[in-house]
Amino acid sequence: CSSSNLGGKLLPAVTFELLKESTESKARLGKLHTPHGTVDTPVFMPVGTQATVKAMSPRELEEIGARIILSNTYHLYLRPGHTLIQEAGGLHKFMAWSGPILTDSGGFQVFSLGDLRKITEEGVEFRSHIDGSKHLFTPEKVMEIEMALGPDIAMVFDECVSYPTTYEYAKEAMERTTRWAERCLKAHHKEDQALFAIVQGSSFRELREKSARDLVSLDFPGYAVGGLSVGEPKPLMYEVLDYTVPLLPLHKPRYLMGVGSPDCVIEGVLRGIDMFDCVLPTRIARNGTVFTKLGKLVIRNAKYKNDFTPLDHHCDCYTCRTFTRAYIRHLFNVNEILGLRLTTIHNLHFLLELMRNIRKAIAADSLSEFREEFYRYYEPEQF
Ligand SMILES: CNc1nc2cc(C(=O)NN)ccc2[nH]1
Ligand SMILES: [Zn+2]
Repeated sequence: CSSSNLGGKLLPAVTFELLKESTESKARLGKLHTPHGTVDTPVFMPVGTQATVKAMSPRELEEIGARIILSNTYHLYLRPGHTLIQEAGGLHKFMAWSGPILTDSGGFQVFSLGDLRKITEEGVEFRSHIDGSKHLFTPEKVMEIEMALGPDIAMVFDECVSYPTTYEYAKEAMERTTRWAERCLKAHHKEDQALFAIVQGSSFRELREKSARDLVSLDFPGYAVGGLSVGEPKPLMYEVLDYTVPLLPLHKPRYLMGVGSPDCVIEGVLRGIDMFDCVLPTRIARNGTVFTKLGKLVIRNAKYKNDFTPLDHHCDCYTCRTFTRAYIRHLFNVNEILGLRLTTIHNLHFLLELMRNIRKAIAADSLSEFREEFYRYYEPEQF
């Protein structure tokens, strides 16, 4: 069941248990308790935009150790509609995922629509990227949608500004986002669902600090850092985290939205982040690009034509235990569906295994050694 009812006082739906703080960084080990199970943190959340993690069945996701997955409010509102999913008994039943689910609020999507949207104090008027039909997302409307979808964690409706932006616009957008967060809090009334806030403010320190302080004073059960990984150089993203994360409550989960490349995950954990999501591992897998211990590998490359070794010689996932580079390259060459399924399994396993190893390193107070070892082999990209 959800939040248990002790003598009328409802316990929160989602609680965070801080288990251990690293002695050498802001990294920490925790447990995120939700109505659909407990998640060890730091955690990577596979993205299932349209109520499916593309190319993966729920059983396969469980087999590789995925615990909590993401879905998108914007996409599910447009198709098949939040009322249909509510009729199905909610997102867990509809997609047959019994573990925890987090839905983002569409803040990122509707702002990525560019000229197809108009922002006012009330909310965002946008045209569907599918059929051009007009829609209005307000904080109240988005809360109605997320309560109907029924994830364990719902994100507030915010504005994710693009990079770079002016100080004036970032200030205007951040202050509106805080007003929208208050409206979300007022409109949200689903006891077995936690509402997380999202810190914005682009790359301006005083705006980020104001956003964090105002949202912390509203006492949300969890806090995301949004508006990053939107084209800014990685060092700038790390700098924003350096001064933003310390303002967030120690005993609540911190979620860095849209980040999931191996190096960014390690740097985020070192700066006190507990939760990550990113479409990158699954998206590049469908394009035939896989993560390996030595960096990225593009399987379509002719040099793998006669290579009868596994994708990643250090990986023990189903794909690497069972198939060769030559075979997977062949599948991509002839556009066989199994190809992108196998690379997706590998990339998700790679990220989930990285998180397992990060958690082990935090427990052993050896995360900085782990980081050194990782970078000795792995060649990170600039963006
Ligand atoms: C891939 N980069 C990336 N940045 C994101 C930012 C947000 C955000 O601020 N939502 N409110 C969400 C998803 C993101 N994905
Ligand atoms: Zn593998």
